[in-house]
Amino acid sequence: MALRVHRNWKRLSWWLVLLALGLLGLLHYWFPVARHLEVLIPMGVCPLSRMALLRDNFTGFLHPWARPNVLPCTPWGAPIIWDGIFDPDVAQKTATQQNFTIGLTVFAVGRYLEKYLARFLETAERHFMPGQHVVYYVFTERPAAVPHVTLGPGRRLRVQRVARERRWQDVSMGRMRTLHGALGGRLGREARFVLCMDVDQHFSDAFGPEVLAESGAQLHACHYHWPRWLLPFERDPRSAAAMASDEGDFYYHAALFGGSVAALRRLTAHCAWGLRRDRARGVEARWHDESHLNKFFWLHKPAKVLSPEFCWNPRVGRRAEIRHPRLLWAPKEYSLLRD
Ligand SMILES: CC(=O)N[C@H]1[C@@H](OP(=O)(O)OP(=O)(O)OC[C@H]2O[C@@H](n3ccc(=O)[nH]c3=O)[C@H](O)[C@@H]2O)O[C@H](CO)[C@H](O)[C@@H]1O
Ligand SMILES: [Mn+2]
Repeated sequence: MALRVHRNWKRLSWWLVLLALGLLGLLHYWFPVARHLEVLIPMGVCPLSRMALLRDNFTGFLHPWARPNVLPCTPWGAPIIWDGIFDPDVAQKTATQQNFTIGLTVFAVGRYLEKYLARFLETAERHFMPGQHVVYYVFTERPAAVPHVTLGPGRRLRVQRVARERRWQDVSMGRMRTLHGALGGRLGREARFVLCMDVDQHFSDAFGPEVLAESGAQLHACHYHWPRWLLPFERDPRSAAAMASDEGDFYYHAALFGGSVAALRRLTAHCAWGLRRDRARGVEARWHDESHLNKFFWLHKPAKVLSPEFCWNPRVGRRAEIRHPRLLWAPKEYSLLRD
């Protein structure tokens, strides 16, 4: 009798193990499938009258018809730049005629320096604004450890020391205040446009003046098909970054934003103020500086929006609408990088 109970119990536990493994397998299978189905959620439509007039400050008239399946404009009439709707040669020519310097800022604090900075700069030398005047601004607590990268003609690299914050969130958030200071100093004097980027990514294809605008925001690769109410904006009304459920246009990625010096001074001032007020109230927005950036772009609409091709997450997998990704996220290795 005891033996039979024991045998039945053994058989049952085997079934339970198999069932659990099966469920896990299904979950594993369905998660990517759900990611693929996401593309079926429409991004919205651009009215025909607006499509015909879609212009860009560097490339002139755009060709939204070349990409019939993507959203080429925002509700306020700004272009969303997708591969194929602009002519990179025209952008290049216009920028060359205007003869200005483009700033590219990047922070490499703590282990992020050894892990990412060399590849970021080396690939930028290959793909970022070729033929233009470029000044890189690297912010780090260890200027001596910045790798030596051979720069092309008309390209310079400046290193500025920053204090090392203890928490990675504070490093990330502290960027707004530091950038505000730099834009008010030498960076602001020598550059006409500035792009501000995360370091945990690398360039993979031509990244030219078509991205430049008075103010420019990047569609987040993981959220550009999601309905507004699902977007991960800050919802806690105590935070300066709070957005109501009926607010928000798109979810923008803080790994890349840019604009003129004046516009970026306003953006960084707004975000630094919000971050300071939150700290005084003892709250921290869900996605840190990115939440405040999203609030800013909700209040002050960007003049240009970049498609996810300009800052793509390869882990999302292949997508027909992502033709030539230009900047690729590095795999997240937080356990190695963050304390
Ligand atoms: C999908 C996702 O998870 N997004 C959030 C996450 O982005 P990320 O996971 O991309 O953040 P991150 O670790 O890349 O940090 C942002 C950037 O700050 C710099 N850095 C940061 C820490 C450090 O110790 N040293 C250093 O140099 C570096 O340039 C880095 O690229 O976190 C960010 C920082 O809060 C934002 O909130 C993002 O919304
Ligand atoms: Mn990052």
